[in-house]
Amino acid sequence: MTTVAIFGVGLIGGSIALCLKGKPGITVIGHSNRPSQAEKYLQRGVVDYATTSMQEAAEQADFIFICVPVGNLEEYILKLSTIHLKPGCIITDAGSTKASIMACASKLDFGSAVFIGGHPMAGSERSGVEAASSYLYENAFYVLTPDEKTPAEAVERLVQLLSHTKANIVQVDAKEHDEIAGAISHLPHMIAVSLVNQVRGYSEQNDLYESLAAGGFRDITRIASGEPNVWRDILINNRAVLLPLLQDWSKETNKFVEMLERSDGKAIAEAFRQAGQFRSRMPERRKGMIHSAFECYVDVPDHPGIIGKITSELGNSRINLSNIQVIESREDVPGILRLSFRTQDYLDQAIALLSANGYDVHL
Ligand SMILES: NC(=O)c1ccc[n+]([C@@H]2O[C@H](COP(=O)([O-])OP(=O)(O)OC[C@H]3O[C@@H](n4cnc5c(N)ncnc54)[C@H](O)[C@@H]3O)[C@@H](O)[C@H]2O)c1
Ligand SMILES: O=C(O)C(=O)C[C@]1(C(=O)O)C=C[C@@H](O)C=C1
Repeated sequence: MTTVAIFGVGLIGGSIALCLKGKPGITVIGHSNRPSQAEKYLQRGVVDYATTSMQEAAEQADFIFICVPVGNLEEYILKLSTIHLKPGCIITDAGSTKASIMACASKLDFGSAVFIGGHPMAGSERSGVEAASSYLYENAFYVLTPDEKTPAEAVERLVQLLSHTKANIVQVDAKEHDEIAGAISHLPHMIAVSLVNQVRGYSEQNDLYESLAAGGFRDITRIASGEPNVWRDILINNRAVLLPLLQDWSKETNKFVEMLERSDGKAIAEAFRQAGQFRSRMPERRKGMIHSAFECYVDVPDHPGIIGKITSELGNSRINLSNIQVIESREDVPGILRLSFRTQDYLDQAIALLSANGYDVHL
């Protein structure tokens, strides 16, 4: 029997719990300091057992996942180093930064237990156990940051357990991870928040800003709704990486200032061309990169009941939708539906079915 203890069963910890719970030979214990939270984990069926005692959860565990905000990770591994853990227990975390937790762990003595840093490169702007999903990590990258002292056998055991997430496990140096995550995750979150706050300022004078904001604004700002304390901790922790990145960002936006001052249409078009080319090289439909789900777009004629018709057609063929969104819906203008699915297989089946039924489907 393998016992997995999860500290902090929120979006990330809850999704790990859902990937593991019910798998043969695996028992999942959820821990929260707050009794009401522990009770909620059980009620939602995310864990097999829940406890408010860190010691009780840790002592029985073969694997420990610490999934609390980055600012609390160190206090957790410090406490774990004082608990008598099972021989060979593997401790890992899910924090969005890796260098500081690896440095902290390397100074601690866990007996025969081993710490291996981890970071699933998938998430959402939502938070809490309510947002957890067993599909979150499917096809995403999942970074592990063992160092030269980490036994290969321990890494292998963690990789095996994580195979239940259906993520692609990769090993990356912790410092390199933080530099890359800074550019592809932390900087975009700061940009999204600044942009929303800039427009929020204008909208105080004129309600139309909110009303007219459409797909472009929505697509670039979704992540501005991330959990404030989680993001506070990530940005502060990775500030040494982020400060130079913000300077580079300022240089990038200044290029636009200069191109606009010169009315340099050729340079603007070239900037879009280069960006589009790089972006199209990124693997499509892989979680954690361009698409956050398996999605397609369907042009829908402006007929009453058309959405119900499409969902019924999918339902009748047992193709499960995970989300549906009307992107354009104006009188006399055909609309666009964004359909999301949990797996590539459902997406492929939906495209085949809807195309055969005469709909225009795009990826
Ligand atoms: N949100 C994402 O997209 C994402 C993606 C990958 C990794 N991560 C990392 O995963 C970790 C968890 O993030 P999340 O998105 O699941 O957040 P969340 O808010 O959904 O869950 C956080 C969990 O930690 C607990 N918690 C909150 N504050 C705490 C505190 N002060 N002490 C102890 N427990 C506390 C909460 O009760 C909850 O169970 C963070 O380290 C984050 O950097 C987040
Ligand atoms: O998809 C999202 O909403 C995310 O914010 C996920 C995301 C990111 O891509 O920036 C956020 C934080 C992580 O540590 C890893 C992934």
